[in-house]
Amino acid sequence: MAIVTAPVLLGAIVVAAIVLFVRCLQSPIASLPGTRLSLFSSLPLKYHEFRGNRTNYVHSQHLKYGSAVRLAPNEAAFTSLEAMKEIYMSGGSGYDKTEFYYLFKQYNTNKRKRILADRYANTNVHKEDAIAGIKQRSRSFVNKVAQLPDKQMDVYIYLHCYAFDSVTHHLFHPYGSNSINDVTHENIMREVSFDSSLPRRLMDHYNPRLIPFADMLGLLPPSRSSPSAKQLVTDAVNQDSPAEFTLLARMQDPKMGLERIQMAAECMDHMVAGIETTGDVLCWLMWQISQPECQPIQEKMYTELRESFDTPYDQLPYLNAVLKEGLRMFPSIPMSLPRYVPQGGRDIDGAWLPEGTIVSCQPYTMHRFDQDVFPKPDTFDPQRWLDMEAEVEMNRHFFAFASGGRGCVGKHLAMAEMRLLLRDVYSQYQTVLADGMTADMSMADQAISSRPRDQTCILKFIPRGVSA
Ligand code: HEM
Repeated sequence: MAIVTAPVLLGAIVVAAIVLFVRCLQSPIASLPGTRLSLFSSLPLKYHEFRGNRTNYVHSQHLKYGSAVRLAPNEAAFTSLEAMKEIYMSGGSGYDKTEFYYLFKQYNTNKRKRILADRYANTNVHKEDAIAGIKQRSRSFVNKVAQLPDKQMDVYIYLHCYAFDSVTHHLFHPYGSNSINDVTHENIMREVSFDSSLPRRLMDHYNPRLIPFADMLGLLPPSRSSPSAKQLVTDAVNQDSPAEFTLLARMQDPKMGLERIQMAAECMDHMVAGIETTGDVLCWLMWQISQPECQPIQEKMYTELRESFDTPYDQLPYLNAVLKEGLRMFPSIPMSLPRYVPQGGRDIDGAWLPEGTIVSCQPYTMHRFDQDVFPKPDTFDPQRWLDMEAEVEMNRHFFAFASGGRGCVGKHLAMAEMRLLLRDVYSQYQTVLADGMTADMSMADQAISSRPRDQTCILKFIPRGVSA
C-alpha cells in the first residue's frame, strides 16, 4: 500500500489549488468586473446574506463596478433594461428560478398557473364581493385608529394584520381572518411575520450537513414554525362553498383534480407572500410620509382626496404617484431574484455566461441605478411620476413586482389593498412620527423579501380638522 507522505500531500494540494486558480481566471464570468475574491469564492456574498444585508451589498457592488457585476464564481448581477428583459421575459417566462426560493413552493407550476390566472386578474379582484371585503378591512383599520385613546399606533403590526385579513379574504372568503379585531388571529399574523429563522434557512440551503454542528454550538435560531397559520389554512381548505371569486373555489373545482393537501400548501404560500410584502411597503411608505419634510406630500394627497370625493379609488393621480414612489424606494422584495442561465448558455449585456450560472436583477437597484431615469434616486419624490414623458421610461424600469411570466401574481390585489388603505387613512388623518419613535427602519433581508429591521413603527394619527 502506498504511503502518502506529508510532502506528497502538500504537493497535491498545491497542484489542485493552481488548477482551481487557473480555471477561475479562465471562466467566462471572469470577464465581468467585481471584487478579486468573488472570482474564487462566494464567501463575501454569503457573509452579507447571513447578516441580512445582501441587497445593500449587491447595490454597493453595482455602484462600484457598474451595471453588470460578478458576485461569486457562479453568480452575476445586472441592472440594464436589456438584461432584465433577457433574464425575466425571454420566451415569456424568462429563465428558471433557483432553489433560493423557499417562499413559493411549487408542486406543478404550469398546472398552478392555469388555476391561478383568472383569480388574480384585475377583473376578479374588482368583483363586487371581492373588493367589498378589502374595503371592509380598510375601514376596520381606520376604526381601530379611531378607538385608540392617544391615536398612536404600531402600524407595523396593524398593516400586517390588514394585509393578512385582505389576502385570506381573497384566498378563502368567508373563512378569512379578522386579525385587526381578533387577537387570536393577530397572533397568527405575528407567527408568520416575526419569523427569525433566516440563518438556519440559509444554512439549510447551502450546507445542511453543518446544521447539527451549528446547533451543538447554539449558533442558529429555531426553525421556522407556524402551526396556527397552518391550522387556519387547513380549516379553511376543509370547508365547502367558499365564495366564487376565491382561489379556493377555483382549486376545489373537481376538474382541477387537486388534493386538499395541495390546496392547503398553495394557499399557505400565497398567504405568506401576501402578508409581509403588502404590509412592509405600506409601513415604509407611511413612515416616510410621516417625516416632517414630507408633510406637504400628505397635504397634497388630502387636497386631492377632498376634491375628488366621488372619483374611483384607483383613479387618483397623486395618490397613485405616492404609492408608486413608495414601491420604487421600498420594494418589499428588494433583493436579487435569482435565475439559472438556461441550457447552452446565454449572452447577457455582452457577456457570455455558461448554463447554470446564477443571474439576477434586483428591484432596489433597478429603481436607483440609472439616474437619467430616476434623478436623485434617494429622494422620495412622488412628483416624478406625474411627468408623463419620464413616467414611460420609469415604468419600463419599474421592477417591484418583477416582470414576465414568473412575476408577482398578486400585484392587482396588492395595488387595490394599498390604494384603498391610503385613501381611507389620508382622507381622515394626518400622520406624524410618534414622540420617541426611533425604531430602525432600515432593510433587513429575509431571503428574497425584506422588512424594517426593528419590526415596529409608531405613528401618531391626527384627525383632519385638528391642528398638530
Ligand atoms: C406590495 C406587495 C407585493 C410585492 C412588492 C410583491 C412582489 C413580488 C415579486 C417581486 C415576485 C417575483 C419573485 C421572482 O420573480 O423571483 C412575487 C411573486 C409572487 N407573489 Fe407577490 N408581491 C406583493 C404582493 C403579493 C400578494 C398580495 C400576493 C397574494 C397572493 C402575492 C403572491 C405572489 C406569488 C404567489 C408569487 C410567486 C409567483 C410565481 O412563482 O410564479 N404577492 N411577488
